[in-house]
Amino acid sequence: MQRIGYLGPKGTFTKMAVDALFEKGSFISYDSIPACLDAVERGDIDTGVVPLENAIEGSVHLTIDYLIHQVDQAVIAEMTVPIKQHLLVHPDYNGENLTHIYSHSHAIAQCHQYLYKHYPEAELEYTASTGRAAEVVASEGVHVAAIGNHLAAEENGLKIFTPNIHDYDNNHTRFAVVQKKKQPLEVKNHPVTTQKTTVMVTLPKDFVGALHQVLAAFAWRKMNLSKIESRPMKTGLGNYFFLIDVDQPYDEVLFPGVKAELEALGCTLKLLGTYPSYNIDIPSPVCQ
Ligand SMILES: O=C(O)C(=O)Cc1ccccc1
Repeated sequence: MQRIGYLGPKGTFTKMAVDALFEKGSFISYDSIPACLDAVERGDIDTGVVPLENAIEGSVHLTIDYLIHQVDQAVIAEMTVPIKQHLLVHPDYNGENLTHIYSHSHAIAQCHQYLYKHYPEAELEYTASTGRAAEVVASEGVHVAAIGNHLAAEENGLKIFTPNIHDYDNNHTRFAVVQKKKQPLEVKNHPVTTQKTTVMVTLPKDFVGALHQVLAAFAWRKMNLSKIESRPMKTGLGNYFFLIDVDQPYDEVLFPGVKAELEALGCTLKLLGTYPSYNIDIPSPVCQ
């Protein structure tokens, strides 16, 4: 049975995504994104699942930076799922003043306007996951709340006090499925939405039109890009690398062609994965 690790504890969005994607496996919860990726690196687990990007808040930098700088793993699948954030309270809560609201930084950011309007006095407390925030509320009592999903409420015996508090409706998150040693995935029967390839490009130095030339290598081959993001190399101010998602599977002609062209300019190109992308609808039991 494959060992599949995920950002836990129970009731996280990552766990919801794992339940929706995998047919079977032995599922192991980790308290943080680095802990999950380190477990993949050590071989304690075969597969890791971590959040990658949110439609409202953007990339999960901790995941991207850890994959680039700390571990050597390939993205072997990704899934996009809808995200509904709810305000979760202790079962004994009866309208008491809320002094602290706990959640993952992305969940808090997805509800900023709501929190500003309704709970301007509450201290916002960041936790490693929404599931962890729900655990804190279960143990701390009626003066605190968490932002999380219906599963976190169920798993921790909390009440949904206000459903759907995210500021924008079309809220989705992409999750990355990563492995160190490639093994087949046993996924449910979801249609593959698209095949993608992610590459990391570093530039030799800042020269006129450098990024234009990088993009041109993909453009004239008619390779569609669905995302480009720059992140610090962590070697000095102004040193950045680019992460580029290409909307097609790796092949032995176009990608080596791009690599050779970019290397001639002094760039380096590293393949981070070529993988199926699943769009999974998880119906919410909580009314809009
Ligand atoms: O904290 C969680 O539940 C996660 O899985 C990370 C996350 C946080 C907010 C939106 C989507 C995923």
